[in-house]
Amino acid sequence: MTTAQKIKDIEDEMAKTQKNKATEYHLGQLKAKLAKLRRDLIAPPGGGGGGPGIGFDVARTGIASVGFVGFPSVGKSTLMSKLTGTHSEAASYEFTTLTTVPGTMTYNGARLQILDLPGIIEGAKDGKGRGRQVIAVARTCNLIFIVLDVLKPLNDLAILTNELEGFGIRLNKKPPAITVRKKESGGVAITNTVPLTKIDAQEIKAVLSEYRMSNAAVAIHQPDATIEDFIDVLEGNRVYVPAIFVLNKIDAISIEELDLLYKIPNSVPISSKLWLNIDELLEVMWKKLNLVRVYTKPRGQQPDYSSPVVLRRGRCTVEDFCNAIHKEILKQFRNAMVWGTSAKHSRGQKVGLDHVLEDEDIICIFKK
Ligand SMILES: Nc1nc2c(ncn2[C@@H]2O[C@H](COP(=O)(O)OP(=O)(O)OP(=O)(O)O)[C@@H](O)[C@H]2O)c(=O)[nH]1
Ligand SMILES: [K+]
Ligand SMILES: [Mg+2]
Repeated sequence: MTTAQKIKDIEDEMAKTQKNKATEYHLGQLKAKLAKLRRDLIAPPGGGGGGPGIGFDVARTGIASVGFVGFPSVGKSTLMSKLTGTHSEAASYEFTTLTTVPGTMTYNGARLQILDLPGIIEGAKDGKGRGRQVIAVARTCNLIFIVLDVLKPLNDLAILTNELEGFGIRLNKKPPAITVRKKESGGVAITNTVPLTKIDAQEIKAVLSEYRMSNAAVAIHQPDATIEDFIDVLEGNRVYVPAIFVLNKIDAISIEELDLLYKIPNSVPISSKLWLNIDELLEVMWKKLNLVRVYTKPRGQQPDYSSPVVLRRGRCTVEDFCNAIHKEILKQFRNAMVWGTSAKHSRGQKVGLDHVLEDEDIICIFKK
């Protein structure tokens, strides 16, 4: 039996099993089995499957990358061509785009890589079409645009989210606040700092036994944690990627219909053909990318606001800043003066290499 068939069998059994106290343990086992099978699809033991290497080979450039995922003919290539000036064939027939087409754009001084991807369909994660390759690329992006046809956004969004989830991608989510520590003995101990509303001790034990962990300390700090969150922590290969739901082709609907669409969280309605509401899309993109611009101020001069050094959140210390300019700077570094959000005082703060910078800070480096 292939992995895909085994997955299907378990999904069928889960669909047949009603959730109640008596079936919780069994359902927990099934969910854990499913996660383990999916792991093989994401990164098969022999390699060559879903991990690095299966995606399309694209040279990565820029400080961050944005991947376009969607059903065929929703307008991904039209949007990407106009944003970047790089031609990616757009046409009215499905599967016009057959490989990753990279382009670049500069926004707020940051060079971004935009990856136009082939359309995917339901079943993509299990090997339909080029779906697995597409999703493997999406896994490596800093932001995903889920491009949707405005005429049927919600159903398509549910399908696409499910496809990406099956590949270990979590959209607009934080890693679960759950820890699991293996022990030598003592069985399973569960502690929680929040009420457990969606997860149950029986389920947790069932999952742990599937993972052959009969002795473990589990600590749950996340309100509304689910068994899926728990499995995510055990699997450990999940990626947490921000996403924007781009509702394209608003030129085809009425203003009243448009008002309703604004209620979908994380969504931005646009028309890539008529170039409507692209400004809002780019503003939301910028927020989601969560980048840090740092302006350089040469000693005794005004800061240079025209070309910021752009860093990624979590890698934006003064040391990261120096490395982004030139490796040699570190050797001569004495200290730095910083103005802006990260500085303690409005008149600026003298800092060392480990100081964490904030967006739009100004920095002046002093050399030895
Ligand atoms: N009305 C309308 N049509 C659009 C819009 N954007 C794209 N289209 C049309 O939709 C069709 C598909 O556009 P593409 O850009 O090729 O779509 P795609 O998502 O890249 O398609 P695949 O590569 O096949 O997956 C083309 O005929 C476009 O002209 C839009 O904003 N409004
Ligand atoms: K198309
Ligand atoms: Mg295309």
